[in-house]
Amino acid sequence: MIIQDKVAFVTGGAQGIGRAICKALLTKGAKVIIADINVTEGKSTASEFATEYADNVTFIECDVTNQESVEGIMPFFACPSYCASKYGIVGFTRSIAMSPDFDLHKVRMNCLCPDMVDTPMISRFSKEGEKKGFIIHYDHVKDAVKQPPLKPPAVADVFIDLVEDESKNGAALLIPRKGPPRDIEFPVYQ
Ligand SMILES: NC(=O)C1=CN([C@@H]2O[C@H](COP(=O)(O)OP(=O)(O)OC[C@H]3O[C@@H](n4cnc5c(N)ncnc54)[C@H](O)[C@@H]3O)[C@@H](O)[C@H]2O)C=CC1
Ligand SMILES: CCCCCC(=O)/C=C/C=C\C/C=C\C/C=C\CCCC(=O)O
Repeated sequence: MIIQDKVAFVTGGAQGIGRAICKALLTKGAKVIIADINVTEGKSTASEFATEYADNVTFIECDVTNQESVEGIMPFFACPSYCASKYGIVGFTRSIAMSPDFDLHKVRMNCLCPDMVDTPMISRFSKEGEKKGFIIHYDHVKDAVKQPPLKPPAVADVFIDLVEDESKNGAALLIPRKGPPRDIEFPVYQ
C-alpha cells in the first residue's frame, strides 16, 4: 500500500511505540489521527508534530485496547494475564484475516509482536512494578530485562514495511531484540 495521503488512526499514539508509528507515518506523507486515552500527552505530541507536519496531524481522546507483543506467541511467567490478553489478540487478528468478508472490505489484519521496547511501560518490569502488582517473580526475570530493549523507531520501521507489503494478511511478525523480524509459523490443523 502507498502510505502517502492515506489517513491513519493510531490508538495509543501519544507516547511509546504508538508515537514512533505516528512519526513514521507522517514522514511517509500520511494524515495521522493520534487517538489516546491520555489527553495531556496526546495534545502535547500532536502539537509537537504539527510544527513540522501542520494540518496532517490531529489528536482525539479515545479509549481502546490492545496492541500485540511477543507475549502473544510465547508464554511468560512474570505476567500471565497480560500474556493471555496478547495471545487473544493473535487469535482475533488471524480469525478476522481469514474471514470470507475479506473479499468485500479488503482490510488486511496483521500483528506486530515486539520483544521488549524502550518505553515508559517497561518500568513495570522492576521491583516497584512487582509491588504494584504489574508483574510477579521479578527475581526470576530481572536478567532477561537487563538485555538492551528495542527502540520505538525500530518497531515503527517494521510497522511501515508491514503496511506497505500488500501480500501480508493474518501475519504475526516477531521483532526480536537481536536479529531481523520474522514471520511466526503457526501449526496447520486440518
Ligand atoms: N514496551 C514494550 O516492551 C512492549 C509493548 N507492547 C505493547 O505495545 C503497546 C504499546 O506499548 P508502549 O508503547 O510500550 O506503552 P506506553 O505505555 O509507552 O504507551 C501506551 C500509550 O497507549 C495509551 N493508552 C493506554 N490505554 C489506552 C486506552 N485504553 N485507549 C487508548 N489509549 C490508551 C497511553 O496513554 C499511552 O500513550 C501495548 O499494548 C504494549 O502491551 C508489546 C511488546 C513490547
Ligand atoms: C522479556 C519480556 C518481553 C516483554 C514484551 C512486552 O510485551 C513488554 C511488556 C512491558 C511491560 C508489561 C509489564 C507488565 C504488564 C502487566 C500489566 C499490564 C496492565 C495493562 C494496562 O493496561 O495497564
